[in-house]
Amino acid sequence: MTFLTALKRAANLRKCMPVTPLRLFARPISVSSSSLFHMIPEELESIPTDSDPQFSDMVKYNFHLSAQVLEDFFLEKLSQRKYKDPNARMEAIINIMSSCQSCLRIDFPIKRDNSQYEMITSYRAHHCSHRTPMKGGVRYSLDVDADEVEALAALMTYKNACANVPFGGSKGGIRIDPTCYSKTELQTITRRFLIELTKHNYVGPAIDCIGPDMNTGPREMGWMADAYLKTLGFQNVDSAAVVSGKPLHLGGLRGRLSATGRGMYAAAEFFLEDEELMKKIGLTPGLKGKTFIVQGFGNVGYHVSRYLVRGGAKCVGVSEKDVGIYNPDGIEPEKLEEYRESNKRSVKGFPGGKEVEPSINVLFEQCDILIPSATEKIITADNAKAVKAKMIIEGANGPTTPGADKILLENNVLVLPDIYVNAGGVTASYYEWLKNINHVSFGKLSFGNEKEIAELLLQSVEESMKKELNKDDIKVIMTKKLSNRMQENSEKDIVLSSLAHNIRKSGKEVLQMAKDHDLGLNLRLAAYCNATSKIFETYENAGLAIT
Ligand SMILES: NC(=O)C1=CN([C@@H]2O[C@H](COP(=O)(O)OP(=O)(O)OC[C@H]3O[C@@H](n4cnc5c(N)ncnc54)[C@H](O)[C@@H]3O)[C@@H](O)[C@H]2O)C=CC1
Ligand SMILES: O=C(O)CCC(=O)C(=O)O
Repeated sequence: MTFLTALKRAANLRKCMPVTPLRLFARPISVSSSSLFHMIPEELESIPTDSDPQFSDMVKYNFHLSAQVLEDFFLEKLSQRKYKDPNARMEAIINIMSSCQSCLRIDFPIKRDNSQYEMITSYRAHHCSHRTPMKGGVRYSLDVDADEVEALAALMTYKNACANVPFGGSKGGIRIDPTCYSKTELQTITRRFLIELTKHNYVGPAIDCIGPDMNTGPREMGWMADAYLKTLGFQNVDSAAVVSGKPLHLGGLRGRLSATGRGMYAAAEFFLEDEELMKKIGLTPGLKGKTFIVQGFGNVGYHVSRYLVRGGAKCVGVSEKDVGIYNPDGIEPEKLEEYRESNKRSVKGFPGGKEVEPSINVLFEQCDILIPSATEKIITADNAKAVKAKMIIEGANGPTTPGADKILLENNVLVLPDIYVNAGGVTASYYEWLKNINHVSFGKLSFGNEKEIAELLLQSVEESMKKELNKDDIKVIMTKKLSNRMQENSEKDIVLSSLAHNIRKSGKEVLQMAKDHDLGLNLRLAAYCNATSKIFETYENAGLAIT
Protein backbone atom coordinates (compact mmCIF):
# COMPACT_ATOMS: atom_id res chain seq x y z
CA MET A 1 0.00 0.00 0.00
CA THR A 2 1.38 3.38 -1.00
CA PHE A 3 1.56 6.27 1.44
CA LEU A 4 -1.16 8.09 -0.48
CA THR A 5 -3.43 5.10 -0.45
CA ALA A 6 -2.95 4.75 3.29
CA LEU A 7 -3.81 8.42 3.76
CA LYS A 8 -6.89 8.00 1.66
CA ARG A 9 -8.03 4.97 3.56
CA ALA A 10 -7.68 6.78 6.86
CA ALA A 11 -9.65 9.73 5.50
CA ASN A 12 -12.39 7.49 4.18
CA LEU A 13 -12.70 5.58 7.40
CA ARG A 14 -13.18 8.86 9.25
CA LYS A 15 -15.67 10.22 6.79
CA CYS A 16 -17.75 7.20 5.75
CA MET A 17 -20.00 4.76 7.45
CA PRO A 18 -18.45 1.50 8.65
CA VAL A 19 -18.17 -1.14 5.97
CA THR A 20 -21.35 -3.18 6.30
CA PRO A 21 -22.00 -6.39 4.36
CA LEU A 22 -24.35 -4.34 2.13
CA ARG A 23 -21.55 -1.90 1.39
CA LEU A 24 -19.29 -4.79 0.46
CA PHE A 25 -21.96 -6.00 -1.93
CA ALA A 26 -21.93 -2.60 -3.57
CA ARG A 27 -18.41 -3.24 -4.79
CA PRO A 28 -17.72 -4.11 -8.42
CA ILE A 29 -19.17 -7.40 -9.53
CA SER A 30 -16.01 -9.02 -10.80
CA VAL A 31 -13.18 -6.87 -9.59
CA SER A 32 -10.29 -8.18 -7.63
CA SER A 33 -8.48 -5.05 -6.55
CA SER A 34 -6.23 -4.75 -3.58
CA SER A 35 -7.49 -1.31 -2.57
CA LEU A 36 -11.12 -0.35 -2.94
CA PHE A 37 -11.66 2.70 -0.79
CA HIS A 38 -13.88 4.83 -2.93
CA MET A 39 -17.28 4.11 -1.45
CA ILE A 40 -20.46 3.66 -3.45
CA PRO A 41 -22.73 6.43 -2.07
CA GLU A 42 -25.13 5.11 0.51
CA GLU A 43 -28.24 6.03 -1.47
CA LEU A 44 -27.11 3.77 -4.32
CA GLU A 45 -26.51 0.66 -2.28
CA SER A 46 -29.80 -1.00 -3.15
CA ILE A 47 -29.38 -0.48 -6.90
CA PRO A 48 -27.94 -3.93 -7.73
CA THR A 49 -30.89 -5.68 -6.07
CA ASP A 50 -33.60 -3.25 -7.12
CA SER A 51 -35.87 -4.62 -9.90
CA ASP A 52 -36.96 -1.10 -10.87
CA PRO A 53 -34.18 1.33 -9.97
CA GLN A 54 -34.35 5.03 -10.73
CA PHE A 55 -32.69 5.54 -14.13
CA SER A 56 -30.24 8.24 -13.01
CA ASP A 57 -29.25 6.14 -9.98
CA MET A 58 -28.50 3.21 -12.26
CA VAL A 59 -26.09 5.32 -14.30
CA LYS A 60 -24.49 6.81 -11.18
CA TYR A 61 -24.05 3.33 -9.72
CA ASN A 62 -22.25 2.11 -12.83
CA PHE A 63 -20.08 5.21 -12.79
CA HIS A 64 -19.08 4.72 -9.13
CA LEU A 65 -18.11 1.10 -9.83
CA SER A 66 -15.69 2.40 -12.44
CA ALA A 67 -14.32 4.97 -9.97
CA GLN A 68 -13.58 2.12 -7.58
CA VAL A 69 -11.76 0.16 -10.26
CA LEU A 70 -9.72 3.20 -11.30
CA GLU A 71 -8.82 4.42 -7.83
CA ASP A 72 -5.17 3.42 -8.08
CA PHE A 73 -4.94 5.06 -11.50
CA PHE A 74 -6.44 8.30 -10.11
CA LEU A 75 -4.08 8.33 -7.14
CA GLU A 76 -1.12 7.63 -9.37
CA LYS A 77 -2.03 10.60 -11.58
CA LEU A 78 -2.51 12.86 -8.55
CA SER A 79 0.74 11.76 -6.95
CA GLN A 80 2.60 13.49 -9.80
CA ARG A 81 1.18 16.82 -8.62
CA LYS A 82 2.00 16.56 -4.92
CA TYR A 83 -1.36 17.60 -3.49
CA LYS A 84 -1.64 18.03 0.27
CA ASP A 85 -4.81 15.94 0.31
CA PRO A 86 -4.94 13.82 -2.87
CA ASN A 87 -7.89 11.89 -1.51
CA ALA A 88 -10.00 15.04 -1.28
CA ARG A 89 -8.96 16.00 -4.78
CA MET A 90 -9.87 12.58 -6.14
CA GLU A 91 -13.26 12.56 -4.42
CA ALA A 92 -13.93 16.09 -5.73
CA ILE A 93 -13.31 15.04 -9.31
CA ILE A 94 -15.35 11.87 -8.86
CA ASN A 95 -18.25 13.97 -7.58
CA ILE A 96 -18.04 16.35 -10.52
CA MET A 97 -17.97 13.44 -12.97
CA SER A 98 -21.03 11.78 -11.41
CA SER A 99 -23.35 14.75 -10.94
CA CYS A 100 -25.45 16.58 -13.46
CA GLN A 101 -24.25 20.16 -13.80
CA SER A 102 -27.67 21.66 -14.45
CA CYS A 103 -31.10 20.73 -15.70
CA LEU A 104 -33.46 23.29 -17.16
CA ARG A 105 -37.21 22.71 -17.14
CA ILE A 106 -39.21 24.90 -19.46
CA ASP A 107 -43.01 24.97 -19.54
CA PHE A 108 -44.57 26.90 -22.40
CA PRO A 109 -48.04 27.25 -23.86
CA ILE A 110 -49.14 26.34 -27.38
CA LYS A 111 -52.37 26.97 -29.20
CA ARG A 112 -53.68 23.76 -30.71
CA ASP A 113 -55.37 23.38 -34.09
CA ASN A 114 -58.75 23.28 -32.33
CA SER A 115 -57.99 26.71 -30.75
CA GLN A 116 -57.52 25.21 -27.30
CA TYR A 117 -54.38 26.07 -25.27
CA GLU A 118 -52.04 23.55 -23.71
CA MET A 119 -48.94 23.76 -21.49
CA ILE A 120 -45.99 21.76 -22.75
CA THR A 121 -43.24 20.55 -20.40
CA SER A 122 -39.70 20.18 -21.68
CA TYR A 123 -36.17 19.67 -20.30
CA ARG A 124 -32.54 20.01 -21.24
CA ALA A 125 -29.86 18.60 -18.95
CA HIS A 126 -26.17 19.55 -19.09
CA HIS A 127 -24.23 16.80 -17.41
CA CYS A 128 -20.53 17.59 -17.86
CA SER A 129 -18.93 20.46 -19.74
CA HIS A 130 -15.35 19.23 -19.31
CA ARG A 131 -15.26 19.39 -23.11
CA THR A 132 -17.42 21.77 -25.12
CA PRO A 133 -19.81 21.87 -26.75
CA MET A 134 -21.92 19.39 -24.87
CA LYS A 135 -23.80 17.02 -27.13
CA GLY A 136 -26.90 14.87 -26.94
CA GLY A 137 -30.25 14.18 -28.48
CA VAL A 138 -33.77 15.40 -27.79
CA ARG A 139 -36.61 12.89 -27.43
CA TYR A 140 -40.37 13.27 -27.53
CA SER A 141 -42.10 10.88 -25.15
CA LEU A 142 -44.56 10.81 -22.27
CA ASP A 143 -41.83 9.19 -20.14
CA VAL A 144 -39.66 12.33 -20.28
CA ASP A 145 -38.92 13.84 -16.88
CA ALA A 146 -35.94 15.43 -15.13
CA ASP A 147 -34.60 12.08 -13.91
CA GLU A 148 -34.69 10.57 -17.39
CA VAL A 149 -32.93 13.45 -19.16
CA GLU A 150 -30.31 13.68 -16.41
CA ALA A 151 -29.58 9.96 -16.71
CA LEU A 152 -29.42 10.20 -20.50
CA ALA A 153 -27.15 13.28 -20.30
CA ALA A 154 -24.78 11.39 -18.01
CA LEU A 155 -24.72 8.50 -20.49
CA MET A 156 -23.78 11.03 -23.20
CA THR A 157 -20.81 12.27 -21.14
CA TYR A 158 -19.53 8.73 -20.73
CA LYS A 159 -20.40 7.70 -24.29
CA ASN A 160 -18.60 10.65 -25.86
CA ALA A 161 -15.49 9.96 -23.79
CA CYS A 162 -15.59 6.22 -24.48
CA ALA A 163 -15.92 6.87 -28.24
CA ASN A 164 -13.27 9.63 -28.28
CA VAL A 165 -15.79 12.28 -29.32
CA PRO A 166 -14.33 15.46 -27.80
CA PHE A 167 -17.61 16.74 -26.34
CA GLY A 168 -19.34 16.93 -22.96
CA GLY A 169 -22.70 15.30 -22.36
CA SER A 170 -26.26 16.61 -22.50
CA LYS A 171 -29.77 15.45 -23.35
CA GLY A 172 -33.23 16.90 -23.68
CA GLY A 173 -36.80 15.88 -24.01
CA ILE A 174 -40.33 17.15 -24.49
CA ARG A 175 -43.06 15.36 -22.55
CA ILE A 176 -45.53 14.66 -25.36
CA ASP A 177 -46.84 11.73 -27.35
CA PRO A 178 -46.02 13.06 -30.83
CA THR A 179 -48.71 10.91 -32.44
CA CYS A 180 -51.34 13.09 -30.69
CA TYR A 181 -50.27 16.31 -32.45
CA SER A 182 -50.56 17.57 -36.02
CA LYS A 183 -47.46 18.40 -38.02
CA THR A 184 -48.13 22.12 -37.53
CA GLU A 185 -48.47 21.68 -33.78
CA LEU A 186 -45.25 19.64 -33.65
CA GLN A 187 -43.41 22.35 -35.55
CA THR A 188 -44.70 25.01 -33.13
CA ILE A 189 -43.60 22.92 -30.12
CA THR A 190 -40.20 22.16 -31.62
CA ARG A 191 -39.38 25.73 -32.58
CA ARG A 192 -40.58 27.12 -29.26
CA PHE A 193 -38.42 24.62 -27.36
CA LEU A 194 -35.33 25.71 -29.29
CA ILE A 195 -36.12 29.42 -28.82
CA GLU A 196 -36.54 28.92 -25.06
CA LEU A 197 -33.20 27.07 -24.84
CA THR A 198 -31.58 29.86 -26.85
CA LYS A 199 -33.02 32.54 -24.54
CA HIS A 200 -31.45 30.74 -21.59
CA ASN A 201 -28.13 30.55 -23.44
CA TYR A 202 -28.49 26.81 -23.11
CA VAL A 203 -27.66 25.87 -26.74
CA GLY A 204 -25.22 27.06 -29.39
CA PRO A 205 -22.52 25.58 -31.65
CA ALA A 206 -19.95 26.15 -28.88
CA ILE A 207 -22.25 25.53 -25.90
CA ASP A 208 -24.54 22.58 -26.44
CA CYS A 209 -25.39 20.93 -29.73
CA ILE A 210 -28.69 19.10 -30.15
CA GLY A 211 -29.18 15.82 -32.03
CA PRO A 212 -31.91 13.28 -32.78
CA ASP A 213 -33.23 10.65 -30.36
CA MET A 214 -36.52 8.76 -29.85
CA ASN A 215 -39.34 10.17 -31.98
CA THR A 216 -37.19 12.90 -33.47
CA GLY A 217 -35.29 12.89 -36.77
CA PRO A 218 -34.21 15.09 -39.68
CA ARG A 219 -37.56 16.90 -39.76
CA GLU A 220 -37.39 18.08 -36.13
CA MET A 221 -33.65 18.81 -36.40
CA GLY A 222 -34.34 20.95 -39.48
CA TRP A 223 -36.98 22.98 -37.63
CA MET A 224 -34.65 23.51 -34.68
CA ALA A 225 -31.69 24.54 -36.86
CA ASP A 226 -33.89 26.99 -38.71
CA ALA A 227 -35.34 28.42 -35.47
CA TYR A 228 -31.80 29.11 -34.25
CA LEU A 229 -30.63 30.51 -37.57
CA LYS A 230 -33.56 32.90 -37.77
CA THR A 231 -33.09 34.24 -34.24
CA LEU A 232 -29.92 34.41 -32.11
CA GLY A 233 -27.81 32.63 -34.72
CA PHE A 234 -28.55 34.93 -37.65
CA GLN A 235 -25.15 36.67 -37.50
CA ASN A 236 -23.16 33.57 -36.71
CA VAL A 237 -21.64 31.88 -39.74
CA ASP A 238 -21.35 28.63 -37.75
CA SER A 239 -25.02 28.50 -36.74
CA ALA A 240 -25.78 25.25 -38.54
CA ALA A 241 -23.50 23.46 -36.04
CA VAL A 242 -26.08 24.01 -33.26
CA VAL A 243 -27.97 20.90 -34.36
CA SER A 244 -26.90 17.62 -35.97
CA GLY A 245 -28.98 15.05 -37.82
CA LYS A 246 -30.34 17.81 -40.08
CA PRO A 247 -31.67 17.26 -43.60
CA LEU A 248 -28.87 17.44 -46.19
CA HIS A 249 -29.92 20.80 -47.58
CA LEU A 250 -29.65 22.41 -44.17
CA GLY A 251 -26.07 21.23 -43.68
CA GLY A 252 -26.79 17.62 -42.73
CA LEU A 253 -24.33 14.77 -43.16
CA ARG A 254 -24.62 11.88 -45.59
CA GLY A 255 -24.63 8.74 -43.45
CA ARG A 256 -25.95 10.24 -40.19
CA LEU A 257 -29.38 8.61 -40.51
CA SER A 258 -28.06 5.05 -40.44
CA ALA A 259 -24.91 5.81 -38.40
CA THR A 260 -26.01 4.34 -35.05
CA GLY A 261 -26.98 1.06 -36.71
CA ARG A 262 -23.80 1.07 -38.82
CA GLY A 263 -21.67 1.51 -35.70
CA MET A 264 -23.48 -1.32 -33.91
CA TYR A 265 -22.88 -3.57 -36.90
CA ALA A 266 -19.15 -2.72 -36.88
CA ALA A 267 -19.00 -3.45 -33.14
CA ALA A 268 -20.83 -6.76 -33.58
CA GLU A 269 -18.38 -7.81 -36.29
CA PHE A 270 -15.41 -6.78 -34.16
CA PHE A 271 -16.46 -8.71 -31.05
CA LEU A 272 -17.76 -11.73 -32.96
CA GLU A 273 -14.36 -12.23 -34.55
CA ASP A 274 -12.70 -12.52 -31.10
CA GLU A 275 -12.30 -16.30 -30.83
CA GLU A 276 -11.37 -16.29 -27.16
CA LEU A 277 -14.41 -14.25 -26.15
CA MET A 278 -16.74 -16.30 -28.31
CA LYS A 279 -15.46 -19.48 -26.73
CA LYS A 280 -16.21 -18.07 -23.28
CA ILE A 281 -19.84 -17.32 -24.17
CA GLY A 282 -20.39 -20.44 -26.26
CA LEU A 283 -20.78 -18.88 -29.69
CA THR A 284 -18.88 -19.77 -32.85
CA PRO A 285 -16.87 -16.81 -34.22
CA GLY A 286 -18.27 -14.72 -37.08
CA LEU A 287 -21.57 -13.07 -37.92
CA LYS A 288 -22.69 -15.43 -40.70
CA GLY A 289 -25.67 -17.54 -39.67
CA LYS A 290 -26.17 -15.86 -36.28
CA THR A 291 -29.80 -15.24 -35.33
CA PHE A 292 -30.96 -12.05 -33.67
CA ILE A 293 -34.03 -10.44 -32.13
CA VAL A 294 -34.47 -6.68 -32.04
CA GLN A 295 -36.69 -4.57 -29.80
CA GLY A 296 -37.78 -1.25 -31.29
CA PHE A 297 -37.90 -1.04 -35.09
CA GLY A 298 -37.16 2.69 -35.34
CA ASN A 299 -34.06 4.50 -36.55
CA VAL A 300 -31.64 2.35 -34.55
CA GLY A 301 -33.46 -1.01 -34.70
CA TYR A 302 -34.28 -0.88 -38.40
CA HIS A 303 -30.83 0.14 -39.63
CA VAL A 304 -28.89 -2.26 -37.43
CA SER A 305 -31.18 -5.09 -38.61
CA ARG A 306 -30.57 -4.15 -42.23
CA TYR A 307 -26.79 -4.16 -41.79
CA LEU A 308 -26.73 -7.42 -39.83
CA VAL A 309 -28.87 -9.23 -42.40
CA ARG A 310 -26.68 -7.87 -45.17
CA GLY A 311 -23.67 -9.23 -43.25
CA GLY A 312 -25.15 -12.75 -43.17
CA ALA A 313 -27.14 -12.82 -39.90
CA LYS A 314 -30.83 -13.73 -39.63
CA CYS A 315 -33.48 -11.59 -37.94
CA VAL A 316 -35.90 -14.00 -36.21
CA GLY A 317 -37.86 -11.57 -34.06
CA VAL A 318 -38.96 -7.96 -33.78
CA SER A 319 -40.64 -6.50 -30.72
CA GLU A 320 -42.53 -3.26 -31.32
CA LYS A 321 -44.65 -1.30 -28.89
CA ASP A 322 -47.96 -2.73 -30.08
CA VAL A 323 -47.01 -6.30 -30.99
CA GLY A 324 -44.09 -8.70 -31.41
CA ILE A 325 -43.28 -10.71 -34.56
CA TYR A 326 -41.43 -14.01 -34.45
CA ASN A 327 -40.28 -16.10 -37.38
CA PRO A 328 -37.45 -18.65 -37.00
CA ASP A 329 -37.14 -18.72 -40.81
CA GLY A 330 -36.20 -15.04 -40.90
CA ILE A 331 -37.81 -11.61 -41.25
CA GLU A 332 -36.60 -9.27 -43.98
CA PRO A 333 -36.07 -5.83 -42.41
CA GLU A 334 -36.82 -3.93 -45.62
CA LYS A 335 -40.11 -5.83 -46.10
CA LEU A 336 -41.17 -5.18 -42.52
CA GLU A 337 -40.33 -1.47 -42.85
CA GLU A 338 -42.27 -1.26 -46.13
CA TYR A 339 -45.26 -2.92 -44.48
CA ARG A 340 -45.03 -0.63 -41.46
CA GLU A 341 -44.90 2.43 -43.66
CA SER A 342 -48.11 1.35 -45.36
CA ASN A 343 -49.79 0.45 -42.06
CA LYS A 344 -49.79 3.69 -40.03
CA ARG A 345 -46.35 2.90 -38.54
CA SER A 346 -47.59 -0.37 -37.00
CA VAL A 347 -46.13 -3.87 -37.54
CA LYS A 348 -49.46 -5.45 -36.56
CA GLY A 349 -50.74 -7.80 -39.25
CA PHE A 350 -47.33 -8.32 -40.92
CA PRO A 351 -47.72 -11.54 -42.91
CA GLY A 352 -44.07 -12.62 -42.51
CA GLY A 353 -44.22 -14.00 -38.95
CA LYS A 354 -46.27 -15.11 -35.95
CA GLU A 355 -47.62 -12.34 -33.72
CA VAL A 356 -46.57 -12.44 -30.06
CA GLU A 357 -48.29 -10.59 -27.20
CA PRO A 358 -47.28 -9.02 -24.95
CA SER A 359 -44.62 -7.89 -27.37
CA ILE A 360 -41.80 -8.08 -24.81
CA ASN A 361 -42.09 -11.89 -24.83
CA VAL A 362 -40.33 -12.02 -28.20
CA LEU A 363 -37.12 -10.96 -26.44
CA PHE A 364 -37.01 -14.28 -24.61
CA GLU A 365 -37.29 -16.48 -27.70
CA GLN A 366 -34.29 -18.49 -28.90
CA CYS A 367 -31.60 -16.42 -30.66
CA ASP A 368 -27.85 -15.74 -30.54
CA ILE A 369 -27.99 -11.96 -30.23
CA LEU A 370 -30.55 -9.73 -28.53
CA ILE A 371 -30.71 -6.07 -29.55
CA PRO A 372 -32.82 -3.86 -27.26
CA SER A 373 -33.23 -0.67 -29.31
CA ALA A 374 -36.28 1.00 -27.81
CA THR A 375 -36.07 2.40 -24.33
CA GLU A 376 -34.55 2.03 -20.85
CA LYS A 377 -34.95 -0.62 -18.12
CA ILE A 378 -36.18 -3.41 -20.38
CA ILE A 379 -33.92 -6.23 -19.12
CA THR A 380 -34.30 -6.31 -15.36
CA ALA A 381 -33.51 -8.53 -12.40
CA ASP A 382 -36.99 -10.02 -12.88
CA ASN A 383 -36.59 -11.20 -16.48
CA ALA A 384 -32.82 -11.47 -17.13
CA LYS A 385 -32.85 -15.20 -16.41
CA ALA A 386 -35.24 -15.70 -19.31
CA VAL A 387 -32.79 -14.24 -21.86
CA LYS A 388 -31.64 -17.04 -24.18
CA ALA A 389 -29.26 -14.93 -26.27
CA LYS A 390 -25.52 -15.23 -25.64
CA MET A 391 -24.81 -11.66 -26.63
CA ILE A 392 -26.69 -8.40 -26.07
CA ILE A 393 -26.08 -5.30 -28.20
CA GLU A 394 -27.55 -2.24 -26.49
CA GLY A 395 -28.92 0.04 -29.20
CA ALA A 396 -31.08 1.79 -26.61
CA ASN A 397 -29.65 3.86 -23.80
CA GLY A 398 -29.90 2.14 -20.43
CA PRO A 399 -31.91 -0.94 -21.42
CA THR A 400 -30.28 -3.18 -18.77
CA THR A 401 -30.51 -2.59 -15.01
CA PRO A 402 -27.55 -3.39 -12.71
CA GLY A 403 -29.60 -6.25 -11.21
CA ALA A 404 -29.97 -7.75 -14.67
CA ASP A 405 -26.27 -7.18 -15.40
CA LYS A 406 -25.36 -9.35 -12.44
CA ILE A 407 -27.54 -12.24 -13.65
CA LEU A 408 -26.32 -11.92 -17.24
CA LEU A 409 -22.71 -12.00 -16.07
CA GLU A 410 -23.37 -15.10 -14.00
CA ASN A 411 -24.89 -16.70 -17.10
CA ASN A 412 -21.89 -15.75 -19.30
CA VAL A 413 -23.93 -13.45 -21.53
CA LEU A 414 -21.75 -10.84 -23.22
CA VAL A 415 -23.28 -7.35 -23.09
CA LEU A 416 -21.94 -4.73 -25.52
CA PRO A 417 -22.95 -1.71 -23.46
CA ASP A 418 -24.81 1.37 -24.70
CA ILE A 419 -22.03 3.88 -24.01
CA TYR A 420 -19.73 1.91 -26.29
CA VAL A 421 -21.91 0.24 -28.86
CA ASN A 422 -24.47 2.88 -29.86
CA ALA A 423 -21.91 5.69 -30.15
CA GLY A 424 -21.95 5.59 -33.97
CA GLY A 425 -24.77 8.15 -33.98
CA VAL A 426 -23.02 10.76 -31.92
CA THR A 427 -19.74 10.09 -33.72
CA ALA A 428 -21.43 10.94 -37.02
CA SER A 429 -23.01 13.97 -35.32
CA TYR A 430 -19.51 15.11 -34.38
CA TYR A 431 -18.53 14.81 -38.07
CA GLU A 432 -21.58 16.87 -38.98
CA TRP A 433 -20.52 19.54 -36.47
CA LEU A 434 -17.04 19.53 -38.05
CA LYS A 435 -18.56 19.79 -41.54
CA ASN A 436 -20.66 22.75 -40.43
CA ILE A 437 -17.87 24.71 -38.78
CA ASN A 438 -15.52 23.95 -41.69
CA HIS A 439 -18.19 24.88 -44.23
CA VAL A 440 -17.21 22.08 -46.59
CA SER A 441 -18.46 18.52 -47.04
CA PHE A 442 -16.08 15.63 -46.49
CA GLY A 443 -14.03 14.79 -49.57
CA LYS A 444 -15.19 17.80 -51.57
CA LEU A 445 -11.68 19.22 -51.96
CA SER A 446 -9.81 15.93 -52.12
CA PHE A 447 -11.78 13.48 -54.29
CA GLY A 448 -10.35 14.79 -57.62
CA ASN A 449 -6.83 14.81 -56.24
CA GLU A 450 -7.19 11.28 -54.83
CA LYS A 451 -8.35 9.98 -58.20
CA GLU A 452 -5.37 11.58 -59.97
CA ILE A 453 -2.93 10.18 -57.39
CA ALA A 454 -4.39 6.68 -57.78
CA GLU A 455 -3.96 6.92 -61.56
CA LEU A 456 -0.38 8.22 -61.20
CA LEU A 457 0.40 5.42 -58.76
CA LEU A 458 -0.76 2.78 -61.21
CA GLN A 459 1.26 4.41 -64.00
CA SER A 460 4.30 4.47 -61.76
CA VAL A 461 3.91 0.77 -60.89
CA GLU A 462 3.48 -0.02 -64.59
CA GLU A 463 6.61 1.88 -65.58
CA SER A 464 8.71 0.32 -62.80
CA MET A 465 7.58 -3.17 -63.76
CA LYS A 466 8.34 -2.57 -67.41
CA LYS A 467 11.80 -1.38 -66.48
CA GLU A 468 12.58 -4.10 -63.93
CA LEU A 469 11.25 -6.95 -66.04
CA ASN A 470 12.52 -5.39 -69.24
CA LYS A 471 9.16 -5.91 -70.92
CA ASP A 472 7.09 -3.38 -72.85
CA ASP A 473 3.71 -5.10 -72.88
CA ILE A 474 2.89 -4.82 -69.16
CA LYS A 475 -0.36 -3.03 -68.38
CA VAL A 476 -1.39 -2.25 -64.79
CA ILE A 477 -5.08 -1.44 -64.72
CA MET A 478 -7.53 -0.29 -62.07
CA THR A 479 -9.79 -3.05 -60.79
CA LYS A 480 -13.52 -2.47 -61.26
CA LYS A 481 -13.87 -2.18 -57.49
CA LEU A 482 -11.26 0.60 -57.22
CA SER A 483 -12.59 2.34 -60.30
CA ASN A 484 -16.15 2.31 -58.91
CA ARG A 485 -14.97 3.62 -55.57
CA MET A 486 -13.05 6.40 -57.30
CA GLN A 487 -16.04 7.31 -59.49
CA GLU A 488 -18.60 7.21 -56.73
CA ASN A 489 -16.42 8.48 -53.93
CA SER A 490 -18.82 10.07 -51.53
CA GLU A 491 -19.07 11.77 -48.18
CA LYS A 492 -21.07 8.73 -47.02
CA ASP A 493 -18.10 6.40 -47.75
CA ILE A 494 -15.79 8.58 -45.68
CA VAL A 495 -18.29 8.89 -42.83
CA LEU A 496 -19.20 5.22 -42.60
CA SER A 497 -15.67 3.85 -42.94
CA SER A 498 -14.34 6.30 -40.37
CA LEU A 499 -17.22 5.38 -38.08
CA ALA A 500 -16.43 1.68 -38.32
CA HIS A 501 -12.73 2.41 -37.70
CA ASN A 502 -13.57 4.41 -34.58
CA ILE A 503 -15.88 1.76 -33.18
CA ARG A 504 -13.14 -0.85 -33.60
CA LYS A 505 -10.65 1.50 -31.95
CA SER A 506 -12.80 2.14 -28.88
CA GLY A 507 -13.71 -1.56 -28.85
CA LYS A 508 -10.00 -2.35 -28.50
CA GLU A 509 -9.71 0.20 -25.68
CA VAL A 510 -12.66 -1.39 -23.85
CA LEU A 511 -11.17 -4.87 -24.24
CA GLN A 512 -7.81 -3.63 -22.99
CA MET A 513 -9.47 -2.07 -19.90
CA ALA A 514 -11.23 -5.37 -19.22
CA LYS A 515 -7.88 -7.18 -19.42
CA ASP A 516 -5.91 -4.63 -17.39
CA HIS A 517 -8.42 -4.69 -14.54
CA ASP A 518 -9.40 -8.33 -14.75
CA LEU A 519 -13.06 -7.54 -15.42
CA GLY A 520 -13.87 -10.74 -17.33
CA LEU A 521 -17.02 -10.33 -19.43
CA ASN A 522 -18.06 -7.15 -17.66
CA LEU A 523 -17.66 -4.85 -20.65
CA ARG A 524 -20.02 -2.27 -19.17
CA LEU A 525 -17.60 -1.70 -16.34
CA ALA A 526 -14.70 -1.71 -18.81
CA ALA A 527 -16.44 0.88 -21.04
CA TYR A 528 -17.19 3.10 -18.04
CA CYS A 529 -13.54 2.80 -16.97
CA ASN A 530 -12.44 3.74 -20.48
CA ALA A 531 -14.62 6.86 -20.29
CA THR A 532 -13.96 7.78 -16.67
CA SER A 533 -10.18 7.61 -17.00
CA LYS A 534 -10.27 10.17 -19.85
CA ILE A 535 -12.72 12.56 -18.15
CA PHE A 536 -10.69 12.42 -14.94
CA GLU A 537 -7.55 13.47 -16.81
CA THR A 538 -9.38 16.33 -18.52
CA TYR A 539 -10.64 17.71 -15.21
CA GLU A 540 -7.32 17.20 -13.48
CA ASN A 541 -5.39 18.96 -16.23
CA ALA A 542 -7.87 21.81 -16.53
CA GLY A 543 -7.66 22.56 -12.81
CA LEU A 544 -10.58 22.85 -10.42
CA ALA A 545 -12.05 25.82 -8.62
CA ILE A 546 -11.35 24.09 -5.33
CA THR A 547 -9.16 25.57 -2.65
N1 LIG B 1 -31.26 7.96 -32.94
C1 LIG B 1 -30.00 7.82 -32.56
O1 LIG B 1 -29.07 8.23 -33.28
C2 LIG B 1 -29.65 7.14 -31.29
C3 LIG B 1 -30.61 6.57 -30.48
N2 LIG B 1 -30.23 5.88 -29.37
C4 LIG B 1 -31.20 5.24 -28.49
O2 LIG B 1 -31.85 4.19 -29.21
C5 LIG B 1 -33.19 4.04 -28.75
C6 LIG B 1 -34.14 4.15 -29.93
O3 LIG B 1 -33.95 5.40 -30.56
P1 LIG B 1 -34.44 5.67 -32.05
O4 LIG B 1 -34.34 4.43 -32.85
O5 LIG B 1 -33.77 6.88 -32.51
O6 LIG B 1 -35.96 6.02 -31.81
P2 LIG B 1 -37.18 5.87 -32.82
O7 LIG B 1 -38.24 6.74 -32.29
O8 LIG B 1 -36.73 6.04 -34.22
O9 LIG B 1 -37.58 4.33 -32.66
C7 LIG B 1 -37.98 3.75 -31.46
C8 LIG B 1 -38.83 2.54 -31.81
O10 LIG B 1 -39.07 1.81 -30.62
C9 LIG B 1 -40.46 1.48 -30.56
N3 LIG B 1 -40.79 1.32 -29.14
C10 LIG B 1 -40.97 2.27 -28.21
N4 LIG B 1 -41.23 1.72 -27.01
C11 LIG B 1 -41.21 0.39 -27.21
C12 LIG B 1 -41.39 -0.73 -26.36
N5 LIG B 1 -41.64 -0.58 -25.06
N6 LIG B 1 -41.28 -1.97 -26.89
C13 LIG B 1 -41.00 -2.13 -28.19
N7 LIG B 1 -40.82 -1.12 -29.05
C14 LIG B 1 -40.91 0.13 -28.56
C15 LIG B 1 -41.16 2.63 -31.26
O11 LIG B 1 -42.44 2.26 -31.72
C16 LIG B 1 -40.19 2.94 -32.38
O12 LIG B 1 -40.43 2.17 -33.52
C17 LIG B 1 -33.39 5.11 -27.67
O13 LIG B 1 -33.09 4.54 -26.42
C18 LIG B 1 -32.33 6.14 -28.03
O14 LIG B 1 -31.95 6.91 -26.91
C19 LIG B 1 -28.92 5.72 -29.04
C20 LIG B 1 -27.93 6.26 -29.79
C21 LIG B 1 -28.22 7.10 -30.93
O1 LIG C 1 -26.21 12.65 -32.30
C1 LIG C 1 -26.54 13.17 -31.25
O2 LIG C 1 -26.16 14.24 -30.85
C2 LIG C 1 -27.51 12.42 -30.36
C3 LIG C 1 -26.99 11.10 -29.97
C4 LIG C 1 -27.71 10.59 -28.80
O3 LIG C 1 -28.61 11.20 -28.27
C5 LIG C 1 -27.28 9.34 -28.23
O4 LIG C 1 -26.22 8.83 -28.61
O5 LIG C 1 -27.99 8.82 -27.35
